[in-house]
Amino acid sequence: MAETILELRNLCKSFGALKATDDVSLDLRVGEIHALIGPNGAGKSTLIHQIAGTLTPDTGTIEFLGRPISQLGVAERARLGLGRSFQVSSLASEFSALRNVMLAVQSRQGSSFRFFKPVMRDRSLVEPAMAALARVGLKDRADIPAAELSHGERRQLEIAIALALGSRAFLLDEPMAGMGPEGSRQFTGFLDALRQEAPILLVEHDMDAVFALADRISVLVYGRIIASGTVEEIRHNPEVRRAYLGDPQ
Ligand SMILES: Nc1ncnc2c1ncn2[C@@H]1O[C@H](COP(=O)(O)OP(=O)(O)OP(=O)(O)O)[C@@H](O)[C@H]1O
Repeated sequence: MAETILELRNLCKSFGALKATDDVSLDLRVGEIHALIGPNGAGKSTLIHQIAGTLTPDTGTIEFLGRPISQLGVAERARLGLGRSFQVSSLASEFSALRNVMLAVQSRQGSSFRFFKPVMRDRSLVEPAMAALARVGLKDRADIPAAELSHGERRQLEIAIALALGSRAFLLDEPMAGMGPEGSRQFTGFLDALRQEAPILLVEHDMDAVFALADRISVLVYGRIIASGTVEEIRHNPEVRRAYLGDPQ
């Protein structure tokens, strides 16, 4: 079985009387896309926030790369390699795609004293930044300002930045939101390849994308995982069909 990179065990989180996360256990393995689906208000975002560190679970444990991370802050988790979701865009829109990634490489190298060297000719920044752009398929778009990239390309650029910062796994909360059908189709192809770079825990309402991409799916309803399995297992699970996929019976 593939190596587990992220593991949640018996996670619980309540808001007053509401159990938004109710004894959730799941894992993410190297090379896979694990999709988290469920109706509105099921607790998907609440779960992602607890993994990213913006919410603290009441009980339960989260391990990343074999290390307990529940007590760590957002920045520390990111430093360990937990890639952020798209809640806040970190792009400098007037800078080129390349320059955006170079800023990330520079911050990772921790070197800000470069007064004597024109930044855009600094090979120690340009080469790793170009490599990260190539990993997300944006090598040919390196000179385009971030503001002129398509919605999907900006997300690819954010992922290139995360890879340049050392991300080992991605938490993606509705990455297709706001994309048209063509954009979603292209981005689906992109995510399909991205799983080889780093595994993805994917929250997504676009069921075509989820069924096309997921190695495993977990279904959350009222904070609980009611089923977990392959696409075929989830498609044919009667409880899932009743609770989420709109089976009339
Ligand atoms: N900070 C909060 N305080 C109180 N209740 C909250 C808070 N955040 C979320 N909730 C509640 O927790 C439940 C789960 O919300 P959450 O946003 O995690 O669901 P979701 O599955 O991501 O929904 P959607 O698919 O609509 O994004 C909802 O009933 C929501 O109203």
